[in-house]
Amino acid sequence: MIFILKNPSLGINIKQLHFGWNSQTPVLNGCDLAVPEGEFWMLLGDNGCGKSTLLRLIGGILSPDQGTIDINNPLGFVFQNPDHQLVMPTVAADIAFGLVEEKLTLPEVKVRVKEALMAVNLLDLERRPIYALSGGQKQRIAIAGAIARHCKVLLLDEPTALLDPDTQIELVALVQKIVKERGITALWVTHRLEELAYADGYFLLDKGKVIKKGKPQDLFPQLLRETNIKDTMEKWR
Ligand SMILES: Nc1ncnc2c1ncn2[C@@H]1O[C@H](COP(=O)(O)OP(=O)(O)OP(=O)(O)O)[C@@H](O)[C@H]1O
Repeated sequence: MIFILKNPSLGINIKQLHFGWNSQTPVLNGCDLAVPEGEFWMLLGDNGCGKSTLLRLIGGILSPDQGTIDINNPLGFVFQNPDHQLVMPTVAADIAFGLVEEKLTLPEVKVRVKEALMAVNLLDLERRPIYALSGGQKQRIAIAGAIARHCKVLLLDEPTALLDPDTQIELVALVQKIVKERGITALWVTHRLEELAYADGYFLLDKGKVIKKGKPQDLFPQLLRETNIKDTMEKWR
């Protein structure tokens, strides 16, 4: 696997990726996917088609059997359930914990923590215990951790799956604003089609490959109103 970006206009560039949990059942089967630098794209597909696996391969959590993954570094990862990600007792400590490998001075760490909390509009929660945060606030802190590390690529695996509809839309709008302001390349896995309105583009994953990609505005307006990904995908095929 090569982690050097050969095409600087792409923030993420994946070529001919193959991966299987075992040799009989490949999850990814020659998957190509490229996200232009500074753009916010979404990854769609049926349950179990391999979206999370693909994100984990891009994030270096898994290694592919074949193929290349070129990405801008550093990268940030936001999981579906923030309780699997936030490990320290307070907000500031959790964000600072992600900076331990950066060899920053204590004043520099404090500046990074404040800067990241301002980006997610939670500066007043700096000293709050993690257990006393709402689900939406926890997801913002997970995002703040990536911002504090000045990530160039942000991978988000169904970050709104556990949120109510209002908090869901607030989060996707916030991520759109953050990635545009900071030139971050972002890939967001979702089943919720209304979130597509905030994206620059989408990929549809099926049988181990991206079978369709495009701009959300190219989709028929009725598709954006639908919530059943299966029905929608039948129409796209
Ligand atoms: N740790 C694992 N060990 C073995 N098989 C796994 C593991 N994790 C996922 N799989 C299998 O890999 C396939 C792809 O799973 P993955 O979670 O990537 O799909 P997904 O598209 O993200 O699904 P969903 O939309 O339901 O979250 C599924 O068949 C799943 O059962």
